[in-house]
Amino acid sequence: MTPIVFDLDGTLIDSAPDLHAACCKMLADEDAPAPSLETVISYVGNGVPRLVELAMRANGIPADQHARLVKAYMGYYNADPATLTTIYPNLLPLLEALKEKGHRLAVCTNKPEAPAREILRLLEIEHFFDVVVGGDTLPKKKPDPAPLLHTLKLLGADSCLYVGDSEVDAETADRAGQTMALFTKGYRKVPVADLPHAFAFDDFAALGPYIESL
Ligand SMILES: O=C(O)COP(=O)(O)O
Ligand SMILES: [Mg+2]
Repeated sequence: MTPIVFDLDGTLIDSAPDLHAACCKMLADEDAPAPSLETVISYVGNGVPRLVELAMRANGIPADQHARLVKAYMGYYNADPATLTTIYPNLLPLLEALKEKGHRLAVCTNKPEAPAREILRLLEIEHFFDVVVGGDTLPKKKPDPAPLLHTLKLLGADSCLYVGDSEVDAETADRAGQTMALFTKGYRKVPVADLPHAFAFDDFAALGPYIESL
């Protein structure tokens, strides 16, 4: 049974409203204006340090403040990581069906591991996943292939289907030599056709039949 590894933000969960809220609180403390939700979505994908860096740059905040603002952002996000966050439609029945069929499931995200695990717990889906690898689990983040290869190692598997929403995920799967399924309703910044993928879908109801066909 092929293990199925999922990205988190923009794939399993629509987390942007909580990421946006934490970013607005961090910027308000610096007397900077609140960015739009779309702007914050454009900062998502390469982990927290990059999100904070992009928000600082957009507001002319000096780069030497980065470590302090990463701490401030994480303080706000970790204090309230899932209030505005939702699971994508038709995902729950898919996770249940995959488990039932004997697939092992995992999460490989650039979100730090602690809030990733906490969000899975708060949304009551943590029991589906045998392994959770976050953006700070290893020294390297996606699109380096190391986190996905580490996830496979922890699963005791050689290969998987990686399900993600972004250019970061498609590059990660490609560099790790794994099959990519691209969820097109997440936080992708480039056209679907520009990304290496074996399958693209806009509704989790369509992913089950594809997995069956593997
Ligand atoms: O933390 C991010 O920037 C993105 O997280 P993801 O890897 O779950 O999409
Ligand atoms: Mg994502």
